[in-house]
Amino acid sequence: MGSDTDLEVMRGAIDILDELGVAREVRVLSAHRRPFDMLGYARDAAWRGLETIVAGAGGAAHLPGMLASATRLPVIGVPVPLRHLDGLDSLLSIVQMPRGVPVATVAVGNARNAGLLAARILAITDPELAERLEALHDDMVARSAGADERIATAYPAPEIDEG
Ligand SMILES: Nc1c(C(=O)O)ncn1[C@@H]1O[C@H](COP(=O)(O)O)[C@@H](O)[C@H]1O
Repeated sequence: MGSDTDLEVMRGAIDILDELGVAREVRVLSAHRRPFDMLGYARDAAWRGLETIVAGAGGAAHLPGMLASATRLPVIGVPVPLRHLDGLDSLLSIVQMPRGVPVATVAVGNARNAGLLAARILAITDPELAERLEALHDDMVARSAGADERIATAYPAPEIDEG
């Protein structure tokens, strides 16, 4: 993440990766504040054994794109919403990458989806992780179906006379 002030949002990615048992590291790196450290991190990432990078930043959010410029690993960008502009600035900074330097961008503030997407990428070659992801998905489907039943019961539809 670009700053420790992003942690509250980025915790969404950390938590889901921990829940799924995915090994991860959590770092503060900034293209603006520590460009050389950031580039070194990106350059060494694949060699160190990392397989996917989730990068969250707010405002002029250049971190995900700059990481993607210096590594072949997939980079998933999380637009962190700040007090001004509600994250639209972060979103546009991350999503509008030039051809040749892809960054997969999730919704504003949705670090959980970034963690899930990273896990899906890793699950391509990890059948046990794939199973845990499927269980999580089944759980979400069951909760949605339960919500449907509760709401439909609370607001019963009128009988439809089909005659
Ligand atoms: N967007 C970037 C980058 C970068 O893109 O390199 N570095 C820090 N930041 C962002 O600045 C915001 C404010 O940071 P501070 O709260 O530390 O001032 C954070 O959301 C951070 O991600």
